[in-house]
Amino acid sequence: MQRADQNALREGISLRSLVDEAGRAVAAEISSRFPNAKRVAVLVGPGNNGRDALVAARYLREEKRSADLFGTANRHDEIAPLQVFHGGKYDLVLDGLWGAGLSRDVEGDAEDVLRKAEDSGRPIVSIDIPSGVDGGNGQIRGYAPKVDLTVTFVRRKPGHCLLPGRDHCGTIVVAPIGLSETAMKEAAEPFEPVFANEPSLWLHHAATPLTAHHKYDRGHAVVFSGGMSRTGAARLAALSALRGGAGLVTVFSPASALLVNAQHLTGIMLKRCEDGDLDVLLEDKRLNAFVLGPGFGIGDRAKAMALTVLKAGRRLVLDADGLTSFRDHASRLFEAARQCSDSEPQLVLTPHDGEFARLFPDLAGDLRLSKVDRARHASRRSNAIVVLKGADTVIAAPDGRAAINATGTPWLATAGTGDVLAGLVAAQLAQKRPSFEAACLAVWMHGKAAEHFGPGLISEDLPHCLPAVHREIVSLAMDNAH
Ligand SMILES: NC(=O)C1=CN([C@@H]2O[C@H](COP(=O)(O)OP(=O)(O)OC[C@H]3O[C@@H](n4cnc5c(N)ncnc54)[C@H](OP(=O)(O)O)[C@@H]3O)[C@@H](O)[C@H]2O)[C@@H](O)CC1
Ligand SMILES: Nc1ncnc2c1ncn2[C@@H]1O[C@H](COP(=O)(O)OP(=O)(O)O)[C@@H](O)[C@H]1O
Ligand SMILES: [K+]
Repeated sequence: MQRADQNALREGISLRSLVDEAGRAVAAEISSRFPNAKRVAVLVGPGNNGRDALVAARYLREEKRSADLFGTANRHDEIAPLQVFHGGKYDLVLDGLWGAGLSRDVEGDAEDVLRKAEDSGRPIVSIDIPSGVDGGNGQIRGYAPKVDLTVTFVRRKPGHCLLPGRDHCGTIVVAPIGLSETAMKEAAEPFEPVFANEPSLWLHHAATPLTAHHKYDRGHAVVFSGGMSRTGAARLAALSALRGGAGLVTVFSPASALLVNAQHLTGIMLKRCEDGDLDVLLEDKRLNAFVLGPGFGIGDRAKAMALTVLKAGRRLVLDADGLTSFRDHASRLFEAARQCSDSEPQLVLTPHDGEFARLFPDLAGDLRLSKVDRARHASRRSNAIVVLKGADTVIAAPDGRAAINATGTPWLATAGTGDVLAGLVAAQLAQKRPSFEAACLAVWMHGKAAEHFGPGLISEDLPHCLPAVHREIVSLAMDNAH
């Protein structure tokens, strides 16, 4: 915060005017979203979050609403002690206790008053972030209420995007308040910005096919199939790669599984790939993005094939069994990724927490690290894009960029949806999008596909929802162009 102030001052903006803008923006949101909230209780903290609250109270009063102040510190005669707050008397509670400066657990009178506010059933609006949520990592420090609306400034912080914090914020509104992205970026994360995974991150890399394009312009993705009784996962990934936009998709299958794969594939091609065949198959340079792992089986064969693909300079999504196969040989994988990556990482790892712990046990076990920290450290170490999955999937690049995803529904917690994601990432890599943006786009699309389907989703449904997601992207791109 201090750094934000200094940057703001350097840009010729005073702290006073920032606080004024912040408070005004909060009051404006309350006016437009809660027009009938005539009696407002304002919780005022000891720092700038509390200052924002005092300004908001002033603006609310100008609109003929009452604003009673309750606070932790005696900064103002009019502020009553927190203990006398009674939620039932008010139409709305404005939470301005702590924001970016939260430095220890919320307890005592502050915890009591936040609980009372929540129990009153009245809407709660938080300034910057619900008091008690750590803006840096989304963890709850002691106690934090679940609020209806959070008005934050300039852009979302990690605590708004990561769980459990995200679940406490309600609707999030970002108010500009006249502070530049640069000043804010330097203030919050001086070297390594964290983004919400929103279209502005990748829309300029999400071009749809041009009139003159043929299928090879859209890339040729390959998915490795497992043995005879384990072929479904590869076909899910392959269908998703084709629906995701790759021009061609081929399943590489062991001889024993050719028949079963052939019975289920139509638009997707099939090739035999036994251990000795891969080098020859890789002579076709148009095969440019591979998926290895879904249903593949754990062991030396997975390792050898993954390393061969990387050595041939192809882009590889390593998922599921592919990740687990490197449990005791992670450094070999990371070194291969280093050698084949030039400016762009060629390898994308898509672990869930369990798979992550197999490749990065020290990072998984370090409780001081946020999910963003874990993904970032892992990405640097592995020279790969890391997609650390979950309801708040984090995508990280070796250069320090990180994005937190918010699309999707809990219905994604069903078998096979990770296989679909792996295929979707490969589709974006096959279309030659930059690796970080490709992964961010795929994760966003995956979540959107789930949202389009709604309740009752199983993994097979996801690829069929992708055309609707493509339409959404086309429409976003058109809006952006105007
Ligand atoms: N970024 C920007 O550009 C802009 C930011 N703005 C606003 O500024 C806010 C950040 O302000 P801030 O830095 O003053 O911190 P804030 O959250 O008010 O709290 C610090 C105070 O709380 C205390 N304290 C901490 N934890 C505690 C606990 N658990 N229990 C009890 N006390 C605790 C802490 O005490 P200390 O640790 O120093 O002993 C200190 O006194 C930000 O969220 C946004 O609303 C806008 O105005 C405009 C532009
Ligand atoms: N509760 C949830 N909310 C949103 N997305 C989820 C949730 N649970 C899982 N997902 C997503 O579903 C996918 C599950 O992948 P994974 O665990 O690899 O499953 P599988 O191995 O069965 O394919 C990931 O993309 C993950 O981010
Ligand atoms: K707050």
